[in-house]
Amino acid sequence: MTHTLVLLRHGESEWNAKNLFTGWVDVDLTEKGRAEAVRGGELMVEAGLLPDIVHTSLQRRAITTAHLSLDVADRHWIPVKRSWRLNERHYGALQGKDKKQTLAEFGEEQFMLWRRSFDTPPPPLDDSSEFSQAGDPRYADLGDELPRTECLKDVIARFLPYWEAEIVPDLQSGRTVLVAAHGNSLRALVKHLDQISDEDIAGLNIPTGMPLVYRLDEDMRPTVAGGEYLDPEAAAAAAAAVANQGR
Ligand SMILES: O=C(O)[C@H](O)COP(=O)(O)O
Repeated sequence: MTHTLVLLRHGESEWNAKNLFTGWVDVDLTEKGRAEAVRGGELMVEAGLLPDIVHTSLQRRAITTAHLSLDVADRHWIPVKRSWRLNERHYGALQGKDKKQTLAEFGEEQFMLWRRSFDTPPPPLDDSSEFSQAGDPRYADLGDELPRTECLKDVIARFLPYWEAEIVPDLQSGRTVLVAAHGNSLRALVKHLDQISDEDIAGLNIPTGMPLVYRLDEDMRPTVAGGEYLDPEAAAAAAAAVANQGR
């Protein structure tokens, strides 16, 4: 028996459109992003993929994407679980900064280290910043665990406990699971699923609004490495655009 997992990065956000580092800043979708979410739902219906449960981050761009895609699939009524552990990577002091300006100011090597390295986080964000989540009631339970910056290694460390405790049991119960999350939190999960090296993960980018389907075996290993995008041509073009953000 295989288990069906659908990964869906949120549709284009307002700060994706402005080319700003977003992280934990809770921005909304653009009209294009809303349309991407609807299209994602249509693709799931066309593929006969009807999620039985959905997991989202605590950020509205993922929550809204989940709702819009499920509404199209007439699955808006399924159970939902939400966790900060699915949030986008915290981008530290880069939150709110323009990607192009950051590249120009710090150069290619530093830009890529902060954006795509495995274990080099950006500088921490001060709690006094307008882009800080300190004091945000949805993270009250985190206390001192509230991140002020994260690298991908940090995201993996906080995502995998949720994957094992919440998502895997849903898959093992035979449910089709939708995970509506973010570019880097999904990169963290894909790295784990496909056993991608710390070096090779730098080259993986996940496009907005495009369902990525994994059929997993009893050991939760992909039967097809890298999963399968429901619209592979569009996904490849969009992933290349993500890679070139800032240029
Ligand atoms: O948080 C952000 O800025 C984006 O959603 C992801 O950005 P990245 O693709 O530059 O990591």
